[in-house]
Amino acid sequence: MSSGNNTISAAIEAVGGWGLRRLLTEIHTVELLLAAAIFVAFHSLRQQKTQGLAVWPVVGMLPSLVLALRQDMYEWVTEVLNLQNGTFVFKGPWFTNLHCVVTADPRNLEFMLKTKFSSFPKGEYFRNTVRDLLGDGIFNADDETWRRQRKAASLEFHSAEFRNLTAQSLVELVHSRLLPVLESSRRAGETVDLQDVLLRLTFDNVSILAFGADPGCLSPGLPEIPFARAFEEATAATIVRFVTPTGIWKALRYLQLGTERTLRKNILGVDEFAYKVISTRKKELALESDEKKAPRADLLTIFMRLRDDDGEPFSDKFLRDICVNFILAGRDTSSVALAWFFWLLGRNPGVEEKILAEIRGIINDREPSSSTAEKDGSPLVFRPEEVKKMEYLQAALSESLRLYPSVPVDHKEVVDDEVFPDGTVLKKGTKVVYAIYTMGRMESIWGKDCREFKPERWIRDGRFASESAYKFTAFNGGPRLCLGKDFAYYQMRFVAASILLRYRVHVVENHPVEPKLALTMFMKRGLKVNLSLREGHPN
Ligand code: HEM
Repeated sequence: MSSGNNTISAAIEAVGGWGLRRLLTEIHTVELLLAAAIFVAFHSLRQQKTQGLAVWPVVGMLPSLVLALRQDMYEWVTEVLNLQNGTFVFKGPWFTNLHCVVTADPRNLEFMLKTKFSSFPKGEYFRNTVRDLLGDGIFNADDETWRRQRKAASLEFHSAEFRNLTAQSLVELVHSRLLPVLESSRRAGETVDLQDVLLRLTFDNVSILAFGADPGCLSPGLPEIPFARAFEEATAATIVRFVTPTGIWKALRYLQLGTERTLRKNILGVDEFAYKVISTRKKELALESDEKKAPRADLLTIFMRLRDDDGEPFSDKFLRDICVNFILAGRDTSSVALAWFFWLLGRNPGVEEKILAEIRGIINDREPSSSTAEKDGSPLVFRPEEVKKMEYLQAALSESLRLYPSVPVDHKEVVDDEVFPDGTVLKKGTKVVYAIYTMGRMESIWGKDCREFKPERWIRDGRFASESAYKFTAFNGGPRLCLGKDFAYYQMRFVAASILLRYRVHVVENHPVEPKLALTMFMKRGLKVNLSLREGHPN
Protein backbone atom coordinates (compact mmCIF):
# COMPACT_ATOMS: atom_id res chain seq x y z
CA MET A 1 0.00 0.00 0.00
CA SER A 2 2.73 2.38 1.08
CA SER A 3 4.78 1.56 -1.94
CA GLY A 4 1.64 2.33 -4.00
CA ASN A 5 1.27 5.73 -2.22
CA ASN A 6 4.88 6.49 -2.81
CA THR A 7 4.48 5.73 -6.44
CA ILE A 8 1.47 8.07 -6.66
CA SER A 9 3.18 10.95 -4.86
CA ALA A 10 6.26 10.36 -6.95
CA ALA A 11 4.03 10.47 -10.00
CA ILE A 12 2.25 13.66 -8.74
CA GLU A 13 5.60 15.18 -8.02
CA ALA A 14 6.80 14.16 -11.40
CA VAL A 15 3.67 15.53 -13.06
CA GLY A 16 3.59 18.62 -10.81
CA GLY A 17 7.27 19.22 -11.41
CA TRP A 18 6.78 18.88 -15.11
CA GLY A 19 3.69 21.16 -14.92
CA LEU A 20 5.61 23.65 -12.86
CA ARG A 21 8.47 23.54 -15.27
CA ARG A 22 6.05 23.96 -18.15
CA LEU A 23 4.35 26.80 -16.34
CA LEU A 24 7.69 28.42 -15.70
CA THR A 25 8.68 27.91 -19.32
CA GLU A 26 5.39 29.41 -20.48
CA ILE A 27 5.79 32.37 -18.16
CA HIS A 28 9.25 32.80 -19.61
CA THR A 29 7.90 32.65 -23.12
CA VAL A 30 5.14 35.15 -22.36
CA GLU A 31 7.65 37.41 -20.66
CA LEU A 32 10.02 37.16 -23.53
CA LEU A 33 7.28 37.83 -26.04
CA LEU A 34 6.07 40.77 -23.99
CA ALA A 35 9.57 42.12 -23.66
CA ALA A 36 10.14 41.68 -27.38
CA ALA A 37 6.83 43.41 -28.15
CA ILE A 38 7.69 46.30 -25.83
CA PHE A 39 11.12 46.56 -27.40
CA VAL A 40 9.67 46.53 -30.95
CA ALA A 41 6.98 49.06 -30.02
CA PHE A 42 9.54 51.25 -28.26
CA HIS A 43 11.98 50.97 -31.13
CA SER A 44 9.26 51.58 -33.73
CA LEU A 45 7.96 54.61 -31.88
CA ARG A 46 11.49 55.93 -31.31
CA GLN A 47 12.00 55.90 -35.03
CA GLN A 48 9.20 58.43 -35.24
CA LYS A 49 11.76 60.99 -34.09
CA THR A 50 14.31 60.20 -36.76
CA GLN A 51 12.06 58.96 -39.59
CA GLY A 52 8.92 61.02 -39.02
CA LEU A 53 6.64 58.04 -38.38
CA ALA A 54 6.79 54.82 -36.39
CA VAL A 55 8.19 51.93 -38.45
CA TRP A 56 6.63 48.56 -37.53
CA PRO A 57 7.99 45.16 -38.56
CA VAL A 58 6.42 43.83 -41.78
CA VAL A 59 3.81 46.60 -42.15
CA GLY A 60 6.28 49.50 -42.00
CA MET A 61 4.60 52.90 -41.62
CA LEU A 62 1.22 51.66 -42.81
CA PRO A 63 -0.52 51.89 -39.39
CA SER A 64 0.20 55.65 -39.20
CA LEU A 65 -1.14 56.07 -42.74
CA VAL A 66 -4.31 54.15 -41.94
CA LEU A 67 -4.88 56.25 -38.82
CA ALA A 68 -4.26 59.40 -40.84
CA LEU A 69 -7.04 58.47 -43.26
CA ARG A 70 -9.46 59.36 -40.47
CA GLN A 71 -8.22 62.95 -40.34
CA ASP A 72 -7.29 65.55 -42.95
CA MET A 73 -4.66 63.62 -44.89
CA TYR A 74 -3.09 66.71 -46.46
CA GLU A 75 -2.62 68.35 -43.07
CA TRP A 76 -1.15 65.15 -41.70
CA VAL A 77 1.43 65.00 -44.50
CA THR A 78 2.18 68.69 -43.90
CA GLU A 79 2.81 68.05 -40.21
CA VAL A 80 5.16 65.14 -40.90
CA LEU A 81 7.04 67.05 -43.60
CA ASN A 82 7.45 70.08 -41.37
CA LEU A 83 8.90 67.86 -38.63
CA GLN A 84 11.26 66.24 -41.14
CA ASN A 85 12.50 69.51 -42.67
CA GLY A 86 10.69 68.98 -45.94
CA THR A 87 11.43 65.37 -46.97
CA PHE A 88 10.67 61.95 -45.53
CA VAL A 89 10.90 58.36 -46.67
CA PHE A 90 7.65 56.44 -46.40
CA LYS A 91 8.30 52.80 -45.65
CA GLY A 92 5.37 50.73 -46.81
CA PRO A 93 4.60 47.11 -45.90
CA TRP A 94 6.91 44.44 -47.28
CA PHE A 95 6.08 43.25 -50.79
CA THR A 96 3.90 46.26 -51.65
CA ASN A 97 4.48 49.22 -53.93
CA LEU A 98 3.80 51.77 -51.22
CA HIS A 99 7.43 52.74 -50.55
CA CYS A 100 8.19 56.27 -51.64
CA VAL A 101 10.04 59.48 -50.88
CA VAL A 102 7.78 62.41 -50.04
CA THR A 103 9.19 65.89 -50.49
CA ALA A 104 8.17 69.52 -50.27
CA ASP A 105 11.64 70.99 -50.65
CA PRO A 106 11.87 73.51 -53.53
CA ARG A 107 15.51 72.48 -54.18
CA ASN A 108 14.41 68.89 -54.74
CA LEU A 109 11.54 70.04 -56.94
CA GLU A 110 13.82 72.04 -59.19
CA PHE A 111 16.27 69.13 -59.39
CA MET A 112 13.51 66.68 -60.30
CA LEU A 113 11.34 68.82 -62.60
CA LYS A 114 14.10 70.70 -64.40
CA THR A 115 17.77 69.87 -63.72
CA LYS A 116 17.40 66.08 -63.95
CA PHE A 117 14.14 66.09 -65.89
CA SER A 118 14.92 62.97 -67.94
CA SER A 119 15.77 60.93 -64.81
CA PHE A 120 12.31 61.55 -63.36
CA PRO A 121 9.61 60.42 -65.81
CA LYS A 122 6.06 59.54 -64.87
CA GLY A 123 7.28 55.95 -64.94
CA GLU A 124 6.09 52.46 -65.76
CA TYR A 125 3.97 52.04 -62.66
CA PHE A 126 1.89 55.15 -63.35
CA ARG A 127 1.60 54.46 -67.07
CA ASN A 128 0.44 50.89 -66.57
CA THR A 129 -2.07 51.91 -63.93
CA VAL A 130 -3.81 54.56 -66.01
CA ARG A 131 -3.23 53.22 -69.52
CA ASP A 132 -6.73 51.75 -69.99
CA LEU A 133 -8.29 55.20 -69.61
CA LEU A 134 -5.57 57.54 -70.86
CA GLY A 135 -3.80 55.38 -73.44
CA ASP A 136 -0.69 57.14 -74.75
CA GLY A 137 -2.00 60.67 -74.27
CA ILE A 138 0.21 63.52 -73.03
CA PHE A 139 -0.63 63.06 -69.37
CA ASN A 140 0.42 59.45 -69.43
CA ALA A 141 3.35 59.63 -71.84
CA ASP A 142 7.10 59.93 -71.39
CA ASP A 143 10.00 60.39 -73.78
CA GLU A 144 9.28 60.77 -77.52
CA THR A 145 5.54 60.08 -77.31
CA TRP A 146 5.24 62.89 -74.77
CA ARG A 147 7.63 65.26 -76.59
CA ARG A 148 5.76 64.99 -79.88
CA GLN A 149 2.40 65.75 -78.33
CA ARG A 150 3.78 68.51 -76.15
CA LYS A 151 5.37 70.24 -79.15
CA ALA A 152 2.28 70.08 -81.31
CA ALA A 153 -0.12 71.03 -78.53
CA SER A 154 2.17 73.82 -77.38
CA LEU A 155 2.20 75.40 -80.84
CA GLU A 156 -1.55 75.10 -80.88
CA PHE A 157 -2.06 76.61 -77.42
CA HIS A 158 -0.05 79.67 -78.40
CA SER A 159 -1.74 80.21 -81.75
CA ALA A 160 -4.04 83.15 -82.37
CA GLU A 161 -6.82 80.82 -83.57
CA PHE A 162 -6.77 78.89 -80.33
CA ARG A 163 -6.78 82.06 -78.25
CA ASN A 164 -9.80 83.26 -80.22
CA LEU A 165 -11.54 79.95 -79.70
CA THR A 166 -10.92 80.07 -75.94
CA ALA A 167 -12.10 83.66 -75.64
CA GLN A 168 -15.22 83.10 -77.76
CA SER A 169 -16.20 79.84 -76.10
CA LEU A 170 -15.93 81.48 -72.70
CA VAL A 171 -18.12 84.41 -73.62
CA GLU A 172 -20.73 82.03 -74.94
CA LEU A 173 -20.60 79.65 -71.98
CA VAL A 174 -20.55 82.33 -69.30
CA HIS A 175 -23.19 84.63 -70.76
CA SER A 176 -25.57 82.14 -72.32
CA ARG A 177 -25.27 79.35 -69.78
CA LEU A 178 -23.50 80.12 -66.48
CA LEU A 179 -25.10 83.47 -65.65
CA PRO A 180 -28.64 82.34 -66.64
CA VAL A 181 -28.30 79.21 -64.47
CA LEU A 182 -27.11 81.31 -61.51
CA GLU A 183 -29.83 83.89 -62.11
CA SER A 184 -32.58 81.30 -62.14
CA SER A 185 -31.42 79.86 -58.82
CA ARG A 186 -31.25 83.39 -57.36
CA ARG A 187 -34.76 84.16 -58.52
CA ALA A 188 -36.08 80.90 -57.12
CA GLY A 189 -34.22 81.63 -53.86
CA GLU A 190 -32.58 78.22 -54.16
CA THR A 191 -29.26 77.10 -52.77
CA VAL A 192 -26.88 76.09 -55.53
CA ASP A 193 -23.76 73.91 -55.45
CA LEU A 194 -21.33 76.37 -57.01
CA GLN A 195 -18.61 73.73 -57.34
CA ASP A 196 -20.93 71.51 -59.40
CA VAL A 197 -21.96 74.42 -61.64
CA LEU A 198 -18.32 75.39 -62.21
CA LEU A 199 -17.34 71.78 -62.94
CA ARG A 200 -20.01 71.65 -65.60
CA LEU A 201 -18.79 74.90 -67.09
CA THR A 202 -15.16 73.79 -67.37
CA PHE A 203 -16.12 70.34 -68.64
CA ASP A 204 -18.05 71.92 -71.52
CA ASN A 205 -15.28 74.43 -72.09
CA VAL A 206 -12.43 71.94 -72.29
CA SER A 207 -14.51 69.57 -74.46
CA ILE A 208 -15.00 72.43 -76.91
CA LEU A 209 -11.24 73.06 -76.98
CA ALA A 210 -10.29 69.39 -77.24
CA PHE A 211 -13.03 67.91 -79.42
CA GLY A 212 -14.68 71.03 -80.81
CA ALA A 213 -17.87 69.51 -79.37
CA ASP A 214 -20.02 70.86 -76.56
CA PRO A 215 -21.52 68.15 -74.31
CA GLY A 216 -23.95 70.67 -72.75
CA CYS A 217 -23.39 69.78 -69.07
CA LEU A 218 -24.09 73.35 -68.03
CA SER A 219 -27.67 73.79 -69.16
CA PRO A 220 -30.88 74.73 -67.33
CA GLY A 221 -31.90 71.94 -64.98
CA LEU A 222 -28.25 70.74 -64.84
CA PRO A 223 -28.89 67.53 -66.79
CA GLU A 224 -26.83 64.39 -66.49
CA ILE A 225 -24.71 63.90 -69.61
CA PRO A 226 -23.70 60.29 -70.37
CA PHE A 227 -20.23 61.27 -71.64
CA ALA A 228 -19.48 63.42 -68.57
CA ARG A 229 -20.80 60.77 -66.23
CA ALA A 230 -18.80 58.02 -67.94
CA PHE A 231 -15.67 60.18 -67.78
CA GLU A 232 -16.10 60.88 -64.08
CA GLU A 233 -16.78 57.26 -63.17
CA ALA A 234 -13.90 56.00 -65.28
CA THR A 235 -11.52 58.43 -63.55
CA ALA A 236 -12.76 57.42 -60.09
CA ALA A 237 -12.40 53.71 -60.91
CA THR A 238 -8.88 54.29 -62.25
CA ILE A 239 -7.86 56.02 -59.00
CA VAL A 240 -8.90 52.91 -57.04
CA ARG A 241 -6.06 51.07 -58.77
CA PHE A 242 -3.51 53.25 -56.99
CA VAL A 243 -4.61 51.93 -53.60
CA THR A 244 -5.06 48.31 -54.72
CA PRO A 245 -2.12 45.90 -55.07
CA THR A 246 -1.34 45.58 -58.78
CA GLY A 247 -1.91 41.79 -58.89
CA ILE A 248 -5.37 42.20 -57.40
CA TRP A 249 -6.69 44.87 -59.76
CA LYS A 250 -5.25 42.95 -62.71
CA ALA A 251 -7.08 39.82 -61.55
CA LEU A 252 -10.28 41.82 -61.12
CA ARG A 253 -9.82 43.25 -64.60
CA TYR A 254 -9.35 39.79 -66.04
CA LEU A 255 -12.44 38.50 -64.26
CA GLN A 256 -14.39 41.71 -64.92
CA LEU A 257 -15.42 42.20 -61.31
CA GLY A 258 -15.95 45.19 -58.98
CA THR A 259 -14.47 48.55 -59.93
CA GLU A 260 -12.73 46.99 -62.92
CA ARG A 261 -16.10 46.14 -64.38
CA THR A 262 -17.26 49.73 -63.75
CA LEU A 263 -14.09 50.98 -65.38
CA ARG A 264 -14.55 48.91 -68.54
CA LYS A 265 -18.18 49.99 -68.87
CA ASN A 266 -17.35 53.67 -68.48
CA ILE A 267 -14.35 53.60 -70.77
CA LEU A 268 -16.73 52.25 -73.41
CA GLY A 269 -18.98 55.25 -72.67
CA VAL A 270 -16.07 57.68 -73.14
CA ASP A 271 -14.95 55.90 -76.31
CA GLU A 272 -18.42 55.95 -77.81
CA PHE A 273 -18.52 59.76 -77.58
CA ALA A 274 -14.91 60.19 -78.70
CA TYR A 275 -15.04 57.92 -81.74
CA LYS A 276 -18.34 59.41 -82.85
CA VAL A 277 -16.88 62.93 -82.81
CA ILE A 278 -13.73 61.71 -84.58
CA SER A 279 -15.65 60.04 -87.38
CA THR A 280 -18.00 63.02 -87.83
CA ARG A 281 -15.04 65.41 -87.96
CA LYS A 282 -13.28 63.26 -90.54
CA LYS A 283 -16.32 63.40 -92.75
CA GLU A 284 -16.63 67.17 -92.31
CA LEU A 285 -12.98 67.76 -93.13
CA ALA A 286 -13.17 65.47 -96.17
CA LEU A 287 -16.02 67.56 -97.53
CA GLU A 288 -14.09 70.78 -97.22
CA SER A 289 -12.22 72.00 -100.24
CA ASP A 290 -8.51 72.72 -99.93
CA GLU A 291 -8.95 76.44 -100.56
CA LYS A 292 -11.57 76.79 -97.92
CA LYS A 293 -9.76 75.42 -94.89
CA ALA A 294 -12.02 74.91 -91.89
CA PRO A 295 -11.68 77.68 -89.34
CA ARG A 296 -11.75 75.11 -86.56
CA ALA A 297 -8.99 75.47 -83.97
CA ASP A 298 -9.81 72.60 -81.64
CA LEU A 299 -7.09 70.07 -80.81
CA LEU A 300 -8.77 67.21 -82.60
CA THR A 301 -8.82 69.07 -85.91
CA ILE A 302 -5.23 70.22 -85.44
CA PHE A 303 -3.95 66.70 -84.76
CA MET A 304 -6.02 65.31 -87.65
CA ARG A 305 -4.12 67.60 -90.00
CA LEU A 306 -0.72 66.55 -88.63
CA ARG A 307 1.19 63.46 -89.75
CA ASP A 308 3.26 60.99 -87.72
CA ASP A 309 6.97 60.25 -88.28
CA ASP A 310 6.11 57.96 -91.23
CA GLY A 311 3.99 60.64 -92.87
CA GLU A 312 0.78 58.81 -91.95
CA PRO A 313 -2.27 60.35 -90.29
CA PHE A 314 -2.64 59.57 -86.60
CA SER A 315 -4.82 56.59 -85.74
CA ASP A 316 -8.29 57.15 -84.28
CA LYS A 317 -7.10 55.58 -81.05
CA PHE A 318 -4.25 58.10 -80.74
CA LEU A 319 -6.61 61.00 -81.53
CA ARG A 320 -8.98 59.71 -78.88
CA ASP A 321 -6.10 59.52 -76.34
CA ILE A 322 -5.02 63.09 -77.04
CA CYS A 323 -8.50 64.51 -76.52
CA VAL A 324 -9.30 62.41 -73.45
CA ASN A 325 -6.04 63.51 -71.81
CA PHE A 326 -6.74 67.17 -72.40
CA ILE A 327 -10.17 66.80 -70.94
CA LEU A 328 -8.69 65.15 -67.87
CA ALA A 329 -6.10 67.92 -67.52
CA GLY A 330 -8.47 70.83 -67.95
CA ARG A 331 -11.80 69.47 -66.78
CA ASP A 332 -11.85 70.13 -63.07
CA THR A 333 -8.59 71.86 -62.19
CA SER A 334 -9.81 75.41 -62.77
CA SER A 335 -13.32 74.77 -61.44
CA VAL A 336 -12.16 73.46 -58.08
CA ALA A 337 -9.67 76.34 -57.91
CA LEU A 338 -12.56 78.76 -58.41
CA ALA A 339 -14.67 76.99 -55.78
CA TRP A 340 -11.90 77.40 -53.17
CA PHE A 341 -11.41 80.99 -54.30
CA PHE A 342 -15.08 81.90 -53.72
CA TRP A 343 -15.01 80.20 -50.34
CA LEU A 344 -11.89 82.14 -49.33
CA LEU A 345 -13.48 85.40 -50.50
CA GLY A 346 -16.43 84.74 -48.19
CA ARG A 347 -13.96 84.69 -45.30
CA ASN A 348 -11.97 87.67 -46.55
CA PRO A 349 -14.43 90.41 -47.53
CA GLY A 350 -11.61 92.97 -47.72
CA VAL A 351 -10.07 91.06 -50.62
CA GLU A 352 -13.43 90.88 -52.41
CA GLU A 353 -13.77 94.67 -52.11
CA LYS A 354 -10.34 95.19 -53.67
CA ILE A 355 -11.16 92.85 -56.55
CA LEU A 356 -14.39 94.72 -57.19
CA ALA A 357 -12.61 98.05 -57.09
CA GLU A 358 -10.17 96.73 -59.68
CA ILE A 359 -12.86 95.42 -62.04
CA ARG A 360 -14.98 98.54 -61.73
CA GLY A 361 -11.92 100.66 -62.44
CA ILE A 362 -11.28 98.67 -65.61
CA ILE A 363 -14.89 99.15 -66.77
CA ASN A 364 -14.72 102.85 -66.00
CA ASP A 365 -11.64 103.13 -68.19
CA ARG A 366 -13.62 102.13 -71.25
CA GLU A 367 -13.96 104.74 -73.95
CA PRO A 368 -17.21 106.59 -73.25
CA SER A 369 -18.42 105.76 -76.75
CA SER A 370 -17.81 102.06 -76.30
CA SER A 371 -18.48 102.05 -72.58
CA THR A 372 -20.39 98.83 -72.15
CA ALA A 373 -23.21 97.84 -74.36
CA GLU A 374 -25.52 98.28 -71.39
CA LYS A 375 -27.22 101.26 -72.99
CA ASP A 376 -28.66 99.11 -75.74
CA GLY A 377 -29.56 96.41 -73.24
CA SER A 378 -26.92 93.87 -74.20
CA PRO A 379 -24.79 92.40 -71.40
CA LEU A 380 -21.48 93.72 -70.17
CA VAL A 381 -18.88 91.34 -71.53
CA PHE A 382 -15.24 91.62 -70.48
CA ARG A 383 -12.84 91.95 -73.37
CA PRO A 384 -9.58 89.97 -73.55
CA GLU A 385 -7.44 93.08 -72.98
CA GLU A 386 -9.52 93.94 -69.90
CA VAL A 387 -9.23 90.44 -68.46
CA LYS A 388 -5.47 90.73 -68.75
CA LYS A 389 -5.51 93.91 -66.69
CA MET A 390 -7.08 92.15 -63.68
CA GLU A 391 -3.82 91.79 -61.80
CA TYR A 392 -5.14 91.91 -58.25
CA LEU A 393 -7.65 89.22 -59.20
CA GLN A 394 -4.77 87.19 -60.62
CA ALA A 395 -2.94 87.61 -57.30
CA ALA A 396 -6.00 86.47 -55.34
CA LEU A 397 -6.42 83.42 -57.57
CA SER A 398 -2.73 82.53 -57.19
CA GLU A 399 -3.00 82.93 -53.44
CA SER A 400 -6.01 80.65 -53.42
CA LEU A 401 -4.10 78.06 -55.49
CA ARG A 402 -1.14 78.33 -53.13
CA LEU A 403 -3.35 77.30 -50.21
CA TYR A 404 -5.64 74.94 -52.14
CA PRO A 405 -3.75 73.67 -55.19
CA SER A 406 -6.05 71.82 -57.61
CA VAL A 407 -3.48 69.02 -57.84
CA PRO A 408 -2.50 68.55 -54.17
CA VAL A 409 0.19 65.93 -54.73
CA ASP A 410 2.02 64.71 -57.81
CA HIS A 411 4.61 62.06 -58.41
CA LYS A 412 7.59 60.84 -60.45
CA GLU A 413 9.66 57.67 -60.64
CA VAL A 414 13.45 57.89 -60.73
CA VAL A 415 15.16 55.83 -63.46
CA ASP A 416 18.77 56.09 -62.18
CA ASP A 417 20.31 56.22 -58.73
CA GLU A 418 20.24 59.89 -57.71
CA VAL A 419 20.80 62.08 -54.65
CA PHE A 420 18.47 64.98 -53.97
CA PRO A 421 20.06 68.36 -53.17
CA ASP A 422 18.88 67.90 -49.56
CA GLY A 423 20.95 64.68 -49.33
CA THR A 424 18.12 62.14 -49.69
CA VAL A 425 19.42 59.07 -51.52
CA LEU A 426 17.14 57.74 -54.26
CA LYS A 427 17.58 54.24 -55.56
CA LYS A 428 16.63 53.55 -59.18
CA GLY A 429 12.88 52.85 -59.36
CA THR A 430 11.99 54.85 -56.23
CA LYS A 431 8.69 56.67 -56.42
CA VAL A 432 8.85 60.32 -55.44
CA VAL A 433 5.74 62.13 -54.29
CA TYR A 434 5.85 65.92 -54.18
CA ALA A 435 3.44 67.46 -51.76
CA ILE A 436 2.15 70.59 -53.48
CA TYR A 437 -0.44 71.30 -50.77
CA THR A 438 2.27 71.20 -48.11
CA MET A 439 4.55 73.50 -50.08
CA GLY A 440 1.96 76.27 -49.84
CA ARG A 441 1.98 75.96 -46.06
CA MET A 442 5.65 75.90 -45.17
CA GLU A 443 7.04 78.77 -43.14
CA SER A 444 10.44 78.08 -44.65
CA ILE A 445 9.00 78.95 -48.09
CA TRP A 446 6.34 81.61 -47.43
CA GLY A 447 7.17 82.99 -43.98
CA LYS A 448 5.30 83.05 -40.70
CA ASP A 449 2.01 84.16 -42.27
CA CYS A 450 2.02 81.21 -44.71
CA ARG A 451 -1.46 80.06 -43.65
CA GLU A 452 -3.05 83.46 -44.21
CA PHE A 453 -4.85 84.41 -47.41
CA LYS A 454 -2.93 87.49 -48.56
CA PRO A 455 -3.04 88.28 -52.28
CA GLU A 456 -0.68 91.17 -51.53
CA ARG A 457 2.22 88.74 -51.30
CA TRP A 458 1.93 88.45 -55.09
CA ILE A 459 1.98 92.17 -55.74
CA ARG A 460 5.22 94.08 -56.27
CA ASP A 461 5.24 97.77 -57.23
CA GLY A 462 1.50 97.57 -57.81
CA ARG A 463 1.78 94.74 -60.33
CA PHE A 464 1.32 90.99 -60.19
CA ALA A 465 4.68 89.26 -59.74
CA SER A 466 4.88 85.54 -60.36
CA GLU A 467 6.85 83.16 -58.16
CA SER A 468 9.36 80.42 -58.95
CA ALA A 469 7.55 77.31 -60.23
CA TYR A 470 9.55 75.23 -57.73
CA LYS A 471 8.16 77.22 -54.82
CA PHE A 472 4.63 77.69 -56.17
CA THR A 473 4.15 74.29 -57.79
CA ALA A 474 0.39 74.42 -58.43
CA PHE A 475 1.07 74.31 -62.19
CA ASN A 476 4.06 71.98 -62.02
CA GLY A 477 7.38 73.26 -63.39
CA GLY A 478 10.14 72.65 -65.92
CA PRO A 479 9.42 71.10 -69.33
CA ARG A 480 6.15 69.60 -68.04
CA LEU A 481 4.79 72.91 -66.77
CA CYS A 482 0.99 72.93 -67.16
CA LEU A 483 0.26 73.62 -70.80
CA GLY A 484 -3.06 75.20 -69.96
CA LYS A 485 -1.73 77.63 -67.33
CA ASP A 486 -2.31 80.87 -69.25
CA PHE A 487 -5.65 79.68 -70.50
CA ALA A 488 -6.67 78.59 -66.97
CA TYR A 489 -5.82 82.01 -65.52
CA TYR A 490 -7.74 83.73 -68.31
CA GLN A 491 -10.72 81.44 -67.80
CA MET A 492 -10.70 81.87 -64.00
CA ARG A 493 -10.41 85.66 -64.20
CA PHE A 494 -13.18 85.92 -66.76
CA VAL A 495 -15.54 83.68 -64.79
CA ALA A 496 -14.74 85.17 -61.36
CA ALA A 497 -15.06 88.78 -62.57
CA SER A 498 -18.32 88.06 -64.44
CA ILE A 499 -19.89 86.51 -61.32
CA LEU A 500 -18.53 88.98 -58.75
CA LEU A 501 -19.68 91.99 -60.70
CA ARG A 502 -23.27 90.74 -60.62
CA TYR A 503 -23.67 88.67 -57.48
CA ARG A 504 -22.78 88.45 -53.84
CA VAL A 505 -21.97 84.84 -53.13
CA HIS A 506 -23.04 83.72 -49.63
CA VAL A 507 -21.70 80.35 -48.55
CA VAL A 508 -24.49 78.54 -46.67
CA GLU A 509 -23.88 78.90 -42.94
CA ASN A 510 -22.33 75.81 -41.34
CA HIS A 511 -21.90 74.14 -44.71
CA PRO A 512 -18.95 71.82 -44.05
CA VAL A 513 -16.07 72.57 -46.37
CA GLU A 514 -13.17 70.13 -46.49
CA PRO A 515 -10.99 68.65 -49.21
CA LYS A 516 -11.76 65.28 -50.69
CA LEU A 517 -8.95 62.73 -50.92
CA ALA A 518 -8.58 62.48 -54.70
CA LEU A 519 -6.19 63.39 -57.50
CA THR A 520 -7.93 66.77 -57.77
CA MET A 521 -8.71 68.86 -54.73
CA PHE A 522 -12.50 68.80 -54.81
CA MET A 523 -14.53 70.07 -51.89
CA LYS A 524 -15.91 66.90 -50.38
CA ARG A 525 -19.49 68.15 -50.11
CA GLY A 526 -19.40 70.78 -52.82
CA LEU A 527 -19.85 74.51 -52.14
CA LYS A 528 -23.44 75.29 -51.25
CA VAL A 529 -24.18 78.99 -51.79
CA ASN A 530 -27.02 81.46 -52.08
CA LEU A 531 -26.77 84.38 -54.44
CA SER A 532 -28.01 87.92 -54.16
CA LEU A 533 -27.76 90.70 -56.70
CA ARG A 534 -24.92 93.11 -56.19
CA GLU A 535 -25.88 96.75 -55.97
CA GLY A 536 -25.33 98.56 -59.26
CA HIS A 537 -24.95 95.26 -61.11
CA PRO A 538 -24.90 95.34 -64.92
CA ASN A 539 -26.88 93.02 -67.19
C1 HEM B 1 -6.16 76.01 -62.18
C2 HEM B 1 -6.07 75.26 -63.23
C3 HEM B 1 -4.98 74.24 -63.49
C4 HEM B 1 -4.03 73.74 -62.65
C5 HEM B 1 -3.81 74.08 -61.19
C6 HEM B 1 -3.23 72.81 -63.42
C7 HEM B 1 -2.18 72.09 -62.91
C8 HEM B 1 -1.43 71.19 -63.64
C9 HEM B 1 -0.40 70.35 -63.09
C10 HEM B 1 0.02 70.29 -61.63
C11 HEM B 1 0.11 69.62 -64.10
C12 HEM B 1 1.20 68.55 -64.02
C13 HEM B 1 0.54 67.21 -63.94
C14 HEM B 1 1.48 66.07 -64.09
O1 HEM B 1 2.35 66.08 -64.97
O2 HEM B 1 1.36 65.12 -63.33
C15 HEM B 1 -0.59 70.00 -65.30
C16 HEM B 1 -0.32 69.48 -66.54
C17 HEM B 1 -1.07 69.77 -67.64
N1 HEM B 1 -2.10 70.67 -67.74
FE1 HEM B 1 -2.82 71.79 -66.25
N2 HEM B 1 -3.71 72.76 -64.70
C18 HEM B 1 -4.78 73.62 -64.79
C19 HEM B 1 -5.56 73.84 -65.89
C20 HEM B 1 -5.35 73.29 -67.11
C21 HEM B 1 -6.18 73.50 -68.27
C22 HEM B 1 -7.44 74.36 -68.27
C23 HEM B 1 -5.66 72.77 -69.27
C24 HEM B 1 -6.11 72.61 -70.69
C25 HEM B 1 -7.06 73.20 -71.27
C26 HEM B 1 -4.48 72.12 -68.77
C27 HEM B 1 -3.65 71.31 -69.50
C28 HEM B 1 -2.59 70.62 -69.00
C29 HEM B 1 -1.80 69.67 -69.78
C30 HEM B 1 -2.01 69.31 -71.23
C31 HEM B 1 -0.85 69.14 -68.92
C32 HEM B 1 0.20 68.09 -69.25
C33 HEM B 1 1.49 68.78 -69.59
C34 HEM B 1 2.61 67.79 -69.86
O3 HEM B 1 2.65 66.71 -69.27
O4 HEM B 1 3.46 68.14 -70.67
N3 HEM B 1 -4.32 72.45 -67.46
N4 HEM B 1 -1.51 70.97 -65.00
